[in-house]
Amino acid sequence: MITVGGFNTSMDELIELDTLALGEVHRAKSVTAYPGGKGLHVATTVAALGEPVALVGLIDRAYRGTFERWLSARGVVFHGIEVDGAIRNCFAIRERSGRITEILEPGPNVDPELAEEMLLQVRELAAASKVAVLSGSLPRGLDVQTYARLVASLRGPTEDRDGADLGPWHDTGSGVRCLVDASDDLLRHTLPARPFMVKPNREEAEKWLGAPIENLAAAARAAERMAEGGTAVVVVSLGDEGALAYSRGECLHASVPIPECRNPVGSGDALVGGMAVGLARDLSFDATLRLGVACGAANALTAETGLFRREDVERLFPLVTVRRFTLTGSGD
Ligand SMILES: O=P(O)(O)OC[C@@]1(O)O[C@H](CO)[C@@H](O)[C@@H]1O
Repeated sequence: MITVGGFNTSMDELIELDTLALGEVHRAKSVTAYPGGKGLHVATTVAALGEPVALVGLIDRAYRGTFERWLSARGVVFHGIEVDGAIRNCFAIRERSGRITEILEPGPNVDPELAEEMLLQVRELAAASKVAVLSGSLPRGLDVQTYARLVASLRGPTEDRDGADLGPWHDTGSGVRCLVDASDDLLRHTLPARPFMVKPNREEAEKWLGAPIENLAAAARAAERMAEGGTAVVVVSLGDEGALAYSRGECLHASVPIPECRNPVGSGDALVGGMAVGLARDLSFDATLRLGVACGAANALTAETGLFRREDVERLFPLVTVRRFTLTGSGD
């Protein structure tokens, strides 16, 4: 099983407009709402690929039924921790040109008992899982060390041997491998806990680095630096340029062309979900990245946020180009 901590669930709204102009009044052409949040997308990706998955996240009274039906129809076991008040909305505004602007609410206030209940639930489920994913921002009330503490408590002895040989890509040790998708301070505070994998996107990696990432060589160097603290795998997602993955001295770049990018929101989550499945199935580094990139690309093919067709993943998987990338910048 794969456990996903996707605490800051959201009701995502996709708003279609002709053109967005700052300071103007806009009338939407259409508005579509979907259960969302990074962790929720990771969980639906994992389920779509046929692996058992449990999602732990906030829910409110108004949306509990909607989320439970949506997730159970997609094969996700949802452990919704009920918060007083409302979960957040996240807005993606799509213009006729295809440009997307996102506005993300911070999420509700969670009191310490509820936060503890959520973390306990993740620990219990993760204890029976090979892989745990912690994904997205935290609702208010969960402090910035939350992921670091969870990672430290879930990590097994193999990866605890400081600086020792961490073994090959598929060496699981006895602990749960944690994949983290976080940004800004949350990413910064989680890295010292040495999660198995982190997946920043280009902008998040740039912020962490404090410098622009203008090409693949720069992405590779950023990934290598991010791994220096002991994270086994760093994947930098690069939008339509695919993803760059670094693991223990080895660097791969994977990409796949798609005919039309309809909605890229959630593609990073699909990439993480695909890679979590690759890890749970003990696939090679190459095949795991290939699966992640195929899922991310399949997500961009559909208009809905965070949804893809499994047949698209199956069609794209063999079309993904994976090439070894040296840190001096040349591929082979
Ligand atoms: O605030 P976070 O958790 O970083 O991101 C939230 C979010 O942008 O992530 C998903 C797309 O990746 C959307 O469902 C959601 O709106």
